[in-house]
Amino acid sequence: MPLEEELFPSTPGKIKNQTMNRQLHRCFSSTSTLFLWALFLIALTASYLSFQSFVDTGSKYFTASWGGLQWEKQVRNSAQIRRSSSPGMSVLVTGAAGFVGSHVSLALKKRGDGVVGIDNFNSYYDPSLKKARKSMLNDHGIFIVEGDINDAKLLAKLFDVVAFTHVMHLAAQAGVRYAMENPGSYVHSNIAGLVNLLEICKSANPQPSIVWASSSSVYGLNEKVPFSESDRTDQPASLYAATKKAGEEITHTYNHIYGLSITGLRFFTVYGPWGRPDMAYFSFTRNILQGKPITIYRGKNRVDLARDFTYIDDIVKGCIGSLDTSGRSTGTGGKKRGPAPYRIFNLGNTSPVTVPTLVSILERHLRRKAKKHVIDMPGNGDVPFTHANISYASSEFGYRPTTDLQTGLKKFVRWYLSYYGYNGKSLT
Ligand SMILES: O=C(O)[C@H]1O[C@H](OP(=O)(O)OP(=O)(O)OC[C@H]2O[C@@H](n3ccc(=O)[nH]c3=O)[C@H](O)[C@@H]2O)[C@H](O)[C@@H](O)[C@@H]1O
Repeated sequence: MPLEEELFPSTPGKIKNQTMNRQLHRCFSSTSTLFLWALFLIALTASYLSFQSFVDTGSKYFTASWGGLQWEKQVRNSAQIRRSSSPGMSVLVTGAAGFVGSHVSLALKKRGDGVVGIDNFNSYYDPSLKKARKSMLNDHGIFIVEGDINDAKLLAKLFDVVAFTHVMHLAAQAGVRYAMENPGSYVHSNIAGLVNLLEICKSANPQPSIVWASSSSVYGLNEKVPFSESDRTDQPASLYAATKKAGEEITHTYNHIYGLSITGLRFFTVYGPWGRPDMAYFSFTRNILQGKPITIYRGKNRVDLARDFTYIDDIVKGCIGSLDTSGRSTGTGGKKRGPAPYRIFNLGNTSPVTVPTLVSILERHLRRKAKKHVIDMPGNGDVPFTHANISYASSEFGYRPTTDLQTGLKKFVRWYLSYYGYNGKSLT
């Protein structure tokens, strides 16, 4: 028999037992085989070690405890619709202990919709702020499950317990510049977590309608102003933006194949009470109060950077308007039965403000001068400006932002001082 035929038989199982015995004997007797065995042992040890590290990583994400009759009862109670005027919805809010998630959850609950939250309480920023948001939501009858959107068993269990009509997907790794420090966290939450959630939603019966947070950062290096939904979004400036853009493409495929109703919201630099400590307006406030310097980035040719800062209450109205008009998913048993809505909206303020102006507004509200350190914008994923065209959201659900930066920051500062006090020492 030719060697090639012996080693790579065209039909599996073609080698007779006798031939194999002869080969094995030859194998064990040669010195080169000893070397191969050594290699095999090393590979075995390496795979064991990497399996251990996988288990460690996995348990880091999925340590939360859930399940049991009492837990199911809490989930069901929280999801209960208490609205008499209209059918109402029961919404699974991911990232419910986050900035936007906590505000949207509260607004839904207040008008009688059922809300169940899920959040992994990671330490990207001070988890005690997330816990405080959670206890505020608990006081309003909203139950937040501690868990990760990558945990398929947990998500499947939640859909077993409640037939959610909608998912408000706000769990994500946020922050533009942090993507250079920890790229894996963006892949974990914004790509893998999103796909995991969509897999569960597509198989749920009935399928929920999904509204989720994309980002103004998808416009990247786009120079046409104001930014419209139809403008190009294929030039992201950061990995964060790239994962949000990928999310838009991924959700499109789930809409196309499985009939999931999908609405993506491009948020423009959202700010306000209970906000994110990693964002500029928040960290500037902390530093100004503590007498520490703040770094202000400046664009090319000494042009000030500008953002279409959008107040949280306006964003909440946009989220709820999107949920109310989302239309139904059409699939059952994981199969599409007809076309379902696929929409993308800008949710901005339509009125960009420069970063130095943001600082001077804060100085006025805080009655303190900032120690400004102005530097050229490092190549860290930032874009020079953002500016939303909101006519699509206006025509679809009457989105109209009503809070200017001056007013919104006043409300933020009032909250900040009541939460942290003047020196803000509890904030790390
Ligand atoms: O609109 C969005 O899509 C994004 O808005 C924000 O991102 P960003 O606009 O960069 O918000 P900040 O981090 O608060 O920065 C605001 C401005 O302040 C500038 N900045 C930031 C930090 C700093 O120390 N100094 C400084 O001048 C930035 O360059 C930027 O121009 C959020 O952090 C993102 O999660 C969100 O997706």
